[in-house]
Amino acid sequence: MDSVLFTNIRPHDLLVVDGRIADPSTRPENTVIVDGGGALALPAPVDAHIHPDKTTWGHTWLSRTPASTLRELIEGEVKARAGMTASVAERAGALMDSAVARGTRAWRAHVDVAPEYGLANVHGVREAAEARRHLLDVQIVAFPQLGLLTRPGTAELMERSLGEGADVIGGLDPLGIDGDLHGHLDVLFGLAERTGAPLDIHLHDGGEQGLAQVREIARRATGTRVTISHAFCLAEARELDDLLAESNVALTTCALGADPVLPVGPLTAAGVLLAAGSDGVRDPWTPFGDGDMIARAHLLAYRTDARTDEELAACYAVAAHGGAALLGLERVDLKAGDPADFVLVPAASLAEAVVDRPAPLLVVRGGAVIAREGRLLERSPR
Ligand SMILES: Nc1ccnc(=O)[nH]1
Repeated sequence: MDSVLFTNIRPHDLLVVDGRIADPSTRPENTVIVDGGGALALPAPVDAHIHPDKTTWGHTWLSRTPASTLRELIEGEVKARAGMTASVAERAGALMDSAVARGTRAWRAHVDVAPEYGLANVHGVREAAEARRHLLDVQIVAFPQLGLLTRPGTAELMERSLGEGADVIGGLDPLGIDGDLHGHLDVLFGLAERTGAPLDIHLHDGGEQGLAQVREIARRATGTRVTISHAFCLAEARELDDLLAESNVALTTCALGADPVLPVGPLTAAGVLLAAGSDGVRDPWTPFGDGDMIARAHLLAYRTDARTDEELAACYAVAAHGGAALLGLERVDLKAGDPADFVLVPAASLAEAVVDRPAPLLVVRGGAVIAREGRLLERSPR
């Protein structure tokens, strides 16, 4: 039996037996003791929306050109990618290492699929993830960034990607990009029904046009688990909250710059499943981001004007519990039986951690210490 006691930590010591938190009164012989230096244990967070095939993380700085519309961003990216010299696996892998050292336990990665790229981006991200299976769980969404109906061949590639490293079928603004709500959703839900894969649809479209699409997605999402990512149209409009809570639809938000952010309090109170993510990190779309989900919980709190300890904690819960639920991972509450996936941070309380966004002193995955003071440890033979 593999047994480790993390002691001198708050809110209480954690005994880990064979990768799970165990009842501390049953400590096996030969338990290894790790001193946590008085730090606070938190469930490891989940990045439920990141674009690792686009990142330049760990490689040459990219200077961005002005872009004011989604189309300009998409077109600028196609050009910028052509100049990237490091491979997808190298760039995505560098970002994975950094995110893991900052405590992230799992990713849902949106990865571009298009006739121009074939499945190279999916293969690259999967290769990086395979090399880090002991560090991070990675789900890949086959994402039609350049359009679905408007880029013939994309749907076929997305279906093929499911056998080659992808797990989820993506979508993108059925009206705003493809100009055909029912045509776009027919393809996505058709793929989901045939393959059993869940859906995750980017929806930037705002206002009534956005809300009409949310209604139609919720109406169709009976047998299929669907995530709507960004859902800017729901930032201010609360009239669909009950519908969403009763549906098979979850939401992700990224709390980016000037983009609308989904309100944590009202959505959580209504019972809507909400998770958070980094979105693009240091890529042709944005110079910002770092894959740190403790810092993302801070941005979510800042953008939603959190003040009370409860409001600050709720933002961390979106990153940790919302993300775990969205990815279908076990929830970590630091109680006996839970997976031993946690971080130890130098903070007096969860609220203080969300405000201070400290680098974890230790990152623990399945009971093994995998990072210390913001740095990955060399892989230890087990
Ligand atoms: N926020 C976004 C990042 C990347 N691609 C998108 O379509 N949207």
